[in-house]
Amino acid sequence: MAADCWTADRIPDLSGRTFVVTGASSGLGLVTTRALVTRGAHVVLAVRDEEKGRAAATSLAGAHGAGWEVRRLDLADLDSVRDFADRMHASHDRVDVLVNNAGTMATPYVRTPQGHELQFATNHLGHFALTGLLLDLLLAGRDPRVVTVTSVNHRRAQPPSNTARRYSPMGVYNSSKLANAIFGSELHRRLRDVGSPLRSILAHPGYTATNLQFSATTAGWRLLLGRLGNPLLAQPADRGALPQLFAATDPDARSGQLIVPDGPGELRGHPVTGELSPAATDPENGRRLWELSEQATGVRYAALRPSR
Ligand SMILES: NC(=O)c1ccc[n+]([C@@H]2O[C@H](COP(=O)([O-])OP(=O)(O)OC[C@H]3O[C@@H](n4cnc5c(N)ncnc54)[C@H](O)[C@@H]3O)[C@@H](O)[C@H]2O)c1
Repeated sequence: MAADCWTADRIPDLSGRTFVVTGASSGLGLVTTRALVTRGAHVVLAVRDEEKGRAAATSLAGAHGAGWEVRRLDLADLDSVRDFADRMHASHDRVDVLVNNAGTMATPYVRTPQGHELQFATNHLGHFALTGLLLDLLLAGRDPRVVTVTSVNHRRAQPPSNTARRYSPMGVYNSSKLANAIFGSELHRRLRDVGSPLRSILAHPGYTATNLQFSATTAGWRLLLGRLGNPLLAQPADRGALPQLFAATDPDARSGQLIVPDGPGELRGHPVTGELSPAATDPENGRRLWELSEQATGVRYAALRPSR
């Protein structure tokens, strides 16, 4: 890939193609949506809060393109994920690219309606269920891809688990990002094993100033860090979105890769291939997480036979 100069101007024409972007009403998801719409894509903004989603969509009004639609999706509630997938099946006969972007970080301990821990449920289980429920639409897509947004934090994480242990808000966030990385790698292996053209690609944005650092309950040193660190150290969202845009649109993005920014400290750089941790690519971790996720969500990827 021409890593030295890839910017959003290099996104090919996306006319006639349908993208689903989760968490599209703010931060990296909104910038990603704007760039895709500008290149002619039809984007489904999959958002937890439809009012915020519609407000975000009005900010796209100046972008040229085929358009967008706003649909409710609460990844922390598996009923909402099923409802979203049912409505997508009723209105679309294919999805070309799914961008699993939404995320939440360092929240207090909260259980979802189905009894799962909130960060693991939102960042991983909801996306696992969504991808599985949209799989047939993706398999009917043109140059189909699943892009899952992880973080370099996955490298310092404990393997994800759905069982209770001492709750560390940041530790559980890191584990959920490792779950994203394990999921993307395992999905790649399972797709490869059945000879599917669907690509599973991972992306890490680099430290980017968004709402992620400020949940409703962020307080103390973490709030201070966000207030000081974001303006001083973080990159703007239009740079942070480049790895996921590259993964979602560039012909050179390969299944199983992690795309990261190449600048110092992985900031302000152009997209290049990054390194996944051994835990992320370990097939045994992949098998275990897959089983756990199937049990927790009730979603089975019928089109993919187990890789082992
Ligand atoms: N900003 C960074 O420095 C950074 C670094 C590494 C990885 N990431 C990842 O980038 C992704 C995007 O985050 P961002 O930085 O744009 O933050 P953000 O807070 O601006 O955006 C996250 C989006 O996810 C949505 N979301 C949260 N919970 C949801 C739920 N239950 N259902 C549906 N949507 C939900 C939010 O509404 C929001 O639109 C996340 O996966 C995050 O982990 C961000």
